[in-house]
Amino acid sequence: MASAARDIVQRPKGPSRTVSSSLGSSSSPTATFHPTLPHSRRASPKQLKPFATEDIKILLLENVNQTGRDILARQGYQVEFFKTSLPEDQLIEKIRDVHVIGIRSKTKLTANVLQEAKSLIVIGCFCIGTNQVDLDYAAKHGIPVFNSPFSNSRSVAELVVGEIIGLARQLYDRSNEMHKGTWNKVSNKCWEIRGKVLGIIGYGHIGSQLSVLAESMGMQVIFYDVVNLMALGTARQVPVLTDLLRDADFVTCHVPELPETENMIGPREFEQMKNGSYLINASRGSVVDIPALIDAMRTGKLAGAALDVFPSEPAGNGDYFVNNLNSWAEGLRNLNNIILTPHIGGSTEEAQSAIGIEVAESLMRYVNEGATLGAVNFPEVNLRSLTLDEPNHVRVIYIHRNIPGVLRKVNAILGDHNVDKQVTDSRGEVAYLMADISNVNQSEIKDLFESLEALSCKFRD
Ligand SMILES: NC(=O)C1=CN([C@@H]2O[C@H](COP(=O)(O)OP(=O)(O)OC[C@H]3O[C@@H](n4cnc5c(N)ncnc54)[C@H](O)[C@@H]3O)[C@@H](O)[C@H]2O)C=CC1
Ligand SMILES: O=C(O)CCC(=O)C(=O)O
Repeated sequence: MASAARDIVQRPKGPSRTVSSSLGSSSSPTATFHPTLPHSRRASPKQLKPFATEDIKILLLENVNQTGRDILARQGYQVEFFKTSLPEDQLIEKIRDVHVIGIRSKTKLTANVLQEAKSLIVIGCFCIGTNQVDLDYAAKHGIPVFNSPFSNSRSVAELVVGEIIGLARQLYDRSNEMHKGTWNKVSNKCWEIRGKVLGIIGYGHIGSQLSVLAESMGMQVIFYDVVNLMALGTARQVPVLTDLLRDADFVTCHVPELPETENMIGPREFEQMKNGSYLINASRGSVVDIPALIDAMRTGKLAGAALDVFPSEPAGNGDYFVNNLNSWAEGLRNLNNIILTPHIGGSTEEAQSAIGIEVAESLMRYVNEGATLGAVNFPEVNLRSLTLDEPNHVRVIYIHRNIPGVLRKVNAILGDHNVDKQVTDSRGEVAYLMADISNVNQSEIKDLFESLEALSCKFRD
C-alpha cells in the first residue's frame, strides 16, 4: 500500500516550486525526525518525499560542515559542495537549477541572485546571521530560510573573553615581538580584568552568554539593548547607549546587521567612550565605522580593539586583507594592540558540527515533510509525521498569498476528501497550509494537485 502511494507522488521532472508540488507520500522510514522519542514508543515515521530523492539538487557553499553534508547525502540528494563562496556571476549560474542552497555568512543571496533561482525551494544559512539573504524576497517567492540561531553563540562568547584578556595584557603585541626575536617585558598600561566594567551592546544569545562568563572572571557587566531584558547574575541594563559608553572599560558589540545598527559605533560614540577603553566587534562589519576607529586608536582614545568582522570579507582564504578589499586595511594592520581575526567567532569544531546537523535536518524536514518550524521568514507550521501504518495518505502543502478568501477556495477542494489534520498560519504576506488527507488514490491526488495549481493565489509559477 505504501509503495502505491509512493508511486503517486514521484514526479519525473523533479521538484517544481509551486505550492502543490509538495504533495507527497512516503518512500522510506527514518529515525531522525523525532530524535528525543525512544524508538520503541512510536510507529516508524513515513518520510514524505514529494520527489524522487535523487532529483533534489543541493548546492553547499562556504565549507559547510561534514555533519550537514553527510545528513543530506544520506538522504540520497545530489549534493555539490564548495569550500568557498562564489562570485555573483558563478553563483547565478549554479543557483539556476538547484532546489536547495546552503550557505554561511559570505554568500549574498540578493533579489538579483534569487530571481534566477527558478527551481529553488529552500535556503539554509549554516550560521546565525541571515542578513546576507533578502529574506523578504525569498518569502514572497515561497522560499523559507532556515538558520541555526544559537549553536555558535558560546564559541563567539569565548572568543570575546579571550580578546578581553588579550587586549588588557597587550598579549598579541608581546607575542608578535617575540616572534620577531624581541624581548619586551612591560607592565605599563597592562591590566587585570577583575573589577573592570564590560559594556555589552545587544544582550541576545551571545551577549547574555558573555555576560555570565565575564562575571565569573570578576568583571562588572552593564548592557544596552533595544528590548527590556532580564539581566543575568548581577549584570545591569542601562537605558541608553551613551550610559554604557561612558561607564565601560570594554565595549563589545553583539547586535544584528540592521539599518539601525549600521555605523552604530562612529566618531561620536568613540568620543563618548572612556579614555583608554577598548572596543570589540564580533557582530557584523557594518556596525563599526572603521576609519573612525582608526582615528580613535591613533589619538590614544582607545587603548585597543579586536575586530572579527569587516564590511568586505573575501570569499575564501588567502592574502586578501589588503586595501583592495577594504580601503583602510593597511591603516588597521599598522596599529598596536589591535586583534584582527578572519570572522572566526563561530569557527569551532563544536559549533560547526552542531550547526551542520541542525540546519541540514531543517532542510531535510522541509524537503521531505514540508515542516517550517524554525524558518526565519516564513509561517512556522508542522504536523506530526505520517507513519508507515498510514498508507494512502497524502500531505498537501499550499503556500499562498495571505489574502481573504483563499482558505475558502482551498477547503472547497480539500473538503471532498477525508482531511485528517490541517493547520495553517501566516506571516506578513505569506500563508502556509498543511493538511494530511487519508484514503486517497492516485487519480484523486492528481486532481487535488491540479485544482490547487489552478487557484490564482499561489506564489510561484
Ligand atoms: N563573529 C561571528 O562569527 C559571529 C557573529 N554573529 C553575529 O552576532 C549577532 C548577534 O548574535 P546573537 O546574540 O545570536 O543575536 P540575538 O538575536 O540573540 O541578539 C541580538 C540582540 O541585539 C539586540 N538589538 C537589536 N538591535 C539593537 C540595537 N539597535 N541596539 C541595541 N540592541 C539591539 C536584540 O534585541 C537582541 O537582544 C548576529 O546577528 C550575527 O550577526 C553571530 C555568530 C557568529
Ligand atoms: O562562520 C560563519 O559561518 C559565520 C558565523 C556568523 O557570523 C554567524 O553565525 O552569523
